[in-house]
Amino acid sequence: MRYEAVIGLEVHAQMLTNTKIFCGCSTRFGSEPNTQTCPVCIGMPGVLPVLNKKAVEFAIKTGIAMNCKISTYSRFARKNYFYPDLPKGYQISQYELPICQGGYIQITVDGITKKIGITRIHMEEDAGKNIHTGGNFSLVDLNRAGVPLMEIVSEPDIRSPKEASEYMKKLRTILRYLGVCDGNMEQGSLRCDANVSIRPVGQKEYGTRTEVKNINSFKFVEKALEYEIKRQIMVVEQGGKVIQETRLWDSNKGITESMRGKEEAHDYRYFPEPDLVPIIVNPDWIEQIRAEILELPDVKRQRFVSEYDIPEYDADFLTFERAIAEWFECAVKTGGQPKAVSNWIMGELMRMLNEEGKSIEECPLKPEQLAGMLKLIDNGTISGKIAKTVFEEMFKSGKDADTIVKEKGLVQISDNREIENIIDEILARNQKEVERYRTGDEKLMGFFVGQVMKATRGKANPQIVNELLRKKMR
Ligand SMILES: Nc1ncnc2c1ncn2[C@@H]1O[C@H](COP(=O)(O)OP(=O)(O)OP(=O)(O)O)[C@@H](O)[C@H]1O
Ligand SMILES: [Mg+2]
Ligand SMILES: [Mg+2]
Repeated sequence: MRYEAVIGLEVHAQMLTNTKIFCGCSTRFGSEPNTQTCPVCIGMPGVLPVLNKKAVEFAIKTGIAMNCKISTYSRFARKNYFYPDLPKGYQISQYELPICQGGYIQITVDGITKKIGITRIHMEEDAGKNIHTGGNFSLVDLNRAGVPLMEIVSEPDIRSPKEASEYMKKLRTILRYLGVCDGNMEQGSLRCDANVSIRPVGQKEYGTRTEVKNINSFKFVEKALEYEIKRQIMVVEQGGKVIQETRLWDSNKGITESMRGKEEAHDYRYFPEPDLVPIIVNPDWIEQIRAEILELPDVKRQRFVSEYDIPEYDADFLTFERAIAEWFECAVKTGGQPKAVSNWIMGELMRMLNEEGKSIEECPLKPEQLAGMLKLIDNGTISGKIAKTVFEEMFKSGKDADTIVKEKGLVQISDNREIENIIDEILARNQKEVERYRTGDEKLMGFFVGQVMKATRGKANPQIVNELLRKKMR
């Protein structure tokens, strides 16, 4: 029997507001435990929540970018459960009336583009964080309690682990373009619960789903789902039934383990939050937010292909992060040839950034500096090979290509006489190799070119070297 997987993701995204969703405490990450708390977010009795308008704006912005219908009337609900990181005993969330509904985002896998439906986007408050000491007690840090979250719930439209990770990547890219979430999965500002079931190929009805929690990287989205799909198939093939349960992904063991079954599932007893009035959104405000949204990745990608005539692959890479796309466009606007700029970004720039552990935002090299260096290649001042040295030096010193080329004497040797002299010397020293070349061992051309380059410390114009060598060894 052949099976197919059915997958739906619930993604929690921490919003990049300065303050929490229902109080004025800071949302900054990494502070001393419990220093960013107040009676509201630690759930003292009698306190009242006040909604952060910025959080609503961010949720609406996200909804628009993901093609959702924005509710002009929505409301908060209480989701009741007990856990030490939730001092109130309930989480303020949205339930039957979320702020956004019915959207989609596009993903491309193996050249095929498809839409993944977004069921809903709702706002809620984050819980605190339990820190397990390994001893016989645990600690609770409530700095995170009350940080605004969006929960973005997808339709069960995803059909493979690869599609799931592409969906996550696209979602993160959009959130980062909008500036509503930093998308840092390691620090937990973007988290994913993966729901998955299997069914025989051709069957319409969905199978029973399990929900896998504790997934904190794109790689683990794929790994956890691959494991879980295999496990479910095995259960069914052995005559068993998949049971609805929550499972935990253990990245060390590479497996999922049962956390709680349906019987232990929470009954949240949702009811409308009595301490907050319904959220009534003025349609003018929605339009104002829509107008503020800058070009989104899909549109940018298409424009890069048509406007700059670069391959889809390049456009994909360049638009994955808005800051990279902007860096690219700036280098092109200051004179760089688009495909050349793209090659240098995807190659040397990424290599240097990785090496120094820097993000594009921290890149010491300015786009116009790359454009300046490309001019020197185009007008023959430096060779493409020397350019790599110049690039590295620009990156490290912050100096312009012109200056580096002058200071280090890296100007390309394009003078025929000078190169000829060097070639003559090399040919005289390697008589045997010259003979072998003349009797048909053409591979030796590379050896001679290498010798000339070595003698000129890479500065000889490779085209002229090739021409002259061929002429002299005929
Ligand atoms: N049979 C199925 N197989 C795979 N995924 C499914 C199936 N049925 C539903 N899903 C997906 O499961 C997810 C359900 O998320 P939702 O937030 O609606 O409910 P929940 O998990 O019950 O609630 P909670 O937010 O408390 O975890 C959705 O992404 C949906 O697409
Ligand atoms: Mg959910
Ligand atoms: Mg769930």
